[in-house]
Amino acid sequence: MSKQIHVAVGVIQDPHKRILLAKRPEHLHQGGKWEFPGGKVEKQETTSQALIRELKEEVNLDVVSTEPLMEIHHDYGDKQVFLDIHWVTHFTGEAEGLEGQPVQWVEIEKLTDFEFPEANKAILEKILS
Ligand SMILES: Nc1nc2c([nH]c(=O)n2[C@H]2C[C@H](O)[C@@H](COP(=O)(O)OP(=O)(O)OP(=O)(O)O)O2)c(=O)[nH]1
Ligand SMILES: [Mg+2]
Repeated sequence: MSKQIHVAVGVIQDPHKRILLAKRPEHLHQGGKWEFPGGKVEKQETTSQALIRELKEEVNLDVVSTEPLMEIHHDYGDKQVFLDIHWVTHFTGEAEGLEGQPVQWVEIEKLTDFEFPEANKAILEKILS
């Protein structure tokens, strides 16, 4: 039995209420789909530390404050993930895809135009509700 991957995920909202999406590189698990930036929580790290580190590494944003949004357990068959999802309500900096990935600020009503990993359905429902 393989163990769950603990992932810190940020739903980052700008002052215009738009949400930041990043495109996962094709060669990765769930590649080519759009995601909320984030990544694996490393040993000895809290979720909040991981979120701060990942958002700096991936999209060059400095997190100022966050609020818990939801937790999702999902089994992709090849991988089991535990998504620990937080609203990022305050941040500084300009978003850029530091790993060469496309990033886009998207209005909430337009989120349904994007293809997300299966586990994200529940996140979308929550944001749209
Ligand atoms: N960041 C993020 N990951 C998601 C989302 N939805 C979803 O199913 N995942 C899954 C895909 C991956 O299996 C896992 C994230 O792992 P990852 O490979 O991106 O982790 P990472 O950024 O730390 O990258 P690395 O260690 O491989 O360099 O979570 C989402 O909205 N955002
Ligand atoms: Mg990542």
